[in-house]
Amino acid sequence: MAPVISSISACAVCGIPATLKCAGCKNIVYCGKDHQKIHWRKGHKAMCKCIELKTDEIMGRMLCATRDIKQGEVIFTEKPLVIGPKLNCHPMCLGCHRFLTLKPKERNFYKCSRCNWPLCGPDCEKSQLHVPECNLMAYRNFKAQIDAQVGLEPKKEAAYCTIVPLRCCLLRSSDPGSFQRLMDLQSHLEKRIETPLYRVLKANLVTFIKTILNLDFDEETILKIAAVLDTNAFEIRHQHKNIKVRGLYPMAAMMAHSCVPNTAHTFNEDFEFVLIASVDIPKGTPIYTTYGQTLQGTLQRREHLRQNKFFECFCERCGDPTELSTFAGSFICSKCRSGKMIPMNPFEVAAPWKCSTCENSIPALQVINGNRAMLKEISELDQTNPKEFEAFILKYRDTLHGTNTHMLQVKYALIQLYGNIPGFHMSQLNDAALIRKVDLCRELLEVANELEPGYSFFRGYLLMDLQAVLAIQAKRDFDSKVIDREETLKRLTEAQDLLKEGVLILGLDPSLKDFISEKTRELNQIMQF
Ligand SMILES: C[S@@+](CC[C@H](N)C(=O)[O-])C[C@H]1O[C@@H](n2cnc3c(N)ncnc32)[C@H](O)[C@@H]1O
Repeated sequence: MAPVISSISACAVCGIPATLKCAGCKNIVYCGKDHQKIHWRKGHKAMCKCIELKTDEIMGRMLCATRDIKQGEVIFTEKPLVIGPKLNCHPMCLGCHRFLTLKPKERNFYKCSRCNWPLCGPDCEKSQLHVPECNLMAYRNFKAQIDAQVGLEPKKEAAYCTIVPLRCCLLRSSDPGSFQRLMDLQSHLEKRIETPLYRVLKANLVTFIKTILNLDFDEETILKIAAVLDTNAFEIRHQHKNIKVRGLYPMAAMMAHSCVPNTAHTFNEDFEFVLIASVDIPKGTPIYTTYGQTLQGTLQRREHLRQNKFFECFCERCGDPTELSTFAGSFICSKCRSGKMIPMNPFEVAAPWKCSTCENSIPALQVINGNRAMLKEISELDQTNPKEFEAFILKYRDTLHGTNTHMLQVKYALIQLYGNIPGFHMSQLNDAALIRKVDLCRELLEVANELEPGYSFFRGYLLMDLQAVLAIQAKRDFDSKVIDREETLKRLTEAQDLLKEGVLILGLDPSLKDFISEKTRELNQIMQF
């Protein structure tokens, strides 16, 4: 079906360019009130809002479908309450949020003439995102001290941790309603307050807001704001603009977590949150996003959720020792060499692990330590050298099966390296490397089909990678007379089908328009063999 997002700038009735948004779902636009009324009577009334807020005993507030939602439908779009730098980030412009780099011959970043924070240039001094905080900092004579290091890679600056909480504090007077919505969000402050991070925030963030800027906020409110952000904020990436920030979206923040989500989300050019149904969602079903990383095994995902979001996940994947038949958290039994080790109780960290085939069993600590060692080894691999990743796979092929989490992470890294880095661009890959990339994409797609099914961006990118390499392989085999015209056409048709599905998924993210056009153009060119 056609993704609804494509209709965002055209009247839903007559198709002419339009800007009047439906106030209910904010997904449809009209050229005027008349067409809005017609559309409402024609059925939009039943389609408009498809979610409602409910409260669950375990998950707390959550969103649920009020009607059947179709795969690919935009569930809602939402403006951010606040956006800005992540806790500890590389120097970025506080006006447009692009990361900053020195141009040739420059010795330092452009600095705001009033508060001295690094910016892109004079235009960003006037950005509405920066002006309120700049006014306050200038009034209090605060000058930021962030400098570029000539000839060195930029380093992360902890001072950025103050900006988003400050923007939240400023909402109290500029937009009290939004400030209240923010303060009503879940924070887990009572647990966060005991952590080392919050001891640091107590020292630097609270001092900055209360003492340096002299704002009338007590320590608990400032730390609660930080905790609300840590519990609810989303990471926003606009790779094409070199932007990575965090943003708070009160409605999106209501989504519960599942390790097998039924939605995917993206952010448009205005940093609006766009939520898409990645699969059909039946009426009454909770709307799930994922707070974790799909390729991690259950032990790691549950640990992440416990440490960062303070809950135990009881989703279908977490409860299944085989992780929906992917065996992502398992490894090969060292006794029988054919079975896979699975947890006897995946909800219990300390529960022993046993072989799926023989009687072998081992303590949980052995698994935890083994995972730790693997993660350390992977983090030490040269991120630009596929040979090191291939060597890892070879080294552990008798211990880790193909869909073990560490193998999956390494294979995913290889997919991104082959075809994309100097020395390994598509045209430089030999036939064996092309075959390798095809196999890796197919393997990862099989896993993605189970763990992030449907219209997930994970699947979308894999489909795009696979079609590109299949097309190049077919063209090369045709040129060297390994296959005839008919076989070439057959293979290119497969690539075309994969591209079509990839475009359908990635097309839901407007910022990927150029990427999609480029991939489509490349395949069309090869199709003219
Ligand atoms: C972003 S908030 C979601 C909204 C939250 N339920 C509320 O009432 O404000 C994240 C928090 O919701 C709860 N939560 C979300 N998904 C959950 C799940 N699958 N199981 C248990 N708690 C969950 C946890 O407390 C988590 O830290």
